Amino acid sequence: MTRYLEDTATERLEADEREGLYGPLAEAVRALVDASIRTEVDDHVIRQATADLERIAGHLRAHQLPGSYGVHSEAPGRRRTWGSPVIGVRNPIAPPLTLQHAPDGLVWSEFRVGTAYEGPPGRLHGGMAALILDHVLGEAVSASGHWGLTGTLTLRYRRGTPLGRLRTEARIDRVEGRKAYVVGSIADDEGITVEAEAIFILPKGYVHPDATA
Ligand SMILES: CCCCCCCCCC(=O)SCCNC(=O)CCNC(=O)[C@H](O)C(C)(C)COP(=O)(O)OP(=O)(O)OC[C@H]1O[C@@H](n2cnc3c(N)ncnc32)[C@H](O)[C@@H]1OP(=O)(O)O
Repeated sequence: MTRYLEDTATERLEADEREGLYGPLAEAVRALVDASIRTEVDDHVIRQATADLERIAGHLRAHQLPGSYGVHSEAPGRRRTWGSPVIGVRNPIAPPLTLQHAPDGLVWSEFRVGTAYEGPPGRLHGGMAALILDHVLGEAVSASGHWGLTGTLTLRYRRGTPLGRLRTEARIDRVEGRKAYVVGSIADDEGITVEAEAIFILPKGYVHPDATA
């Protein structure tokens, strides 16, 4: 269950410092994932690396959160989602994306995807494209001052998306009651590879997270 946690001022200050601590850790694990996929070293080196990694995981597990990272509310409209699989500073699974917000409501990001996200050879896994677009479209809803869960996400894979440098963007189309309609895409240097449209729905009786921040 997602947790929405209010930070104290001290925690907010610490958050900026700790981003500089956890970001490099996640980046090191990302590099490890790529190394793990592509290594061709001798068996004994792999066995030694496995033992080393189990030891390192043990160090990190010595003191842990009781559950998932959750969502920390810093201020209305500003949340720290460091566990996110798309933008999470602390999540090595995240590519990660750094989202940009244009004044007209467009949410966009230029990012890289590597071997960990391969579907067809040399190309982005379709499920990963869906993950990225689900999140970026959701951010566009949030940026418009609305909120909701993904009700329906529809993708059109126009052509294969290469691994490497990509761009994604999303914008809200319209809001009808509790339903926000949003569109977006992923593109490579040649243009759009995946188009997306989605309906985000504010669940019945649900209070916007910023209302409790
Ligand atoms: C922090 C900032 C940004 C973060 C971005 C992160 C993005 C991550 C997005 C996600 O991963 S969300 C997780 C995946 N989604 C879910 O788990 C949602 C699960 N489904 C539900 O919770 C409910 O089914 C849902 C909230 C979508 C709808 O439940 P309700 O009981 O509120 O809907 P209701 O039955 O009252 O219907 C309200 C309207 O929506 C319509 N509707 C309901 N479900 C729908 C659906 N699934 N798709 C499209 N329309 C739907 C329904 O027809 C109706 O239309 P009308 O008002 O026109 O009559």
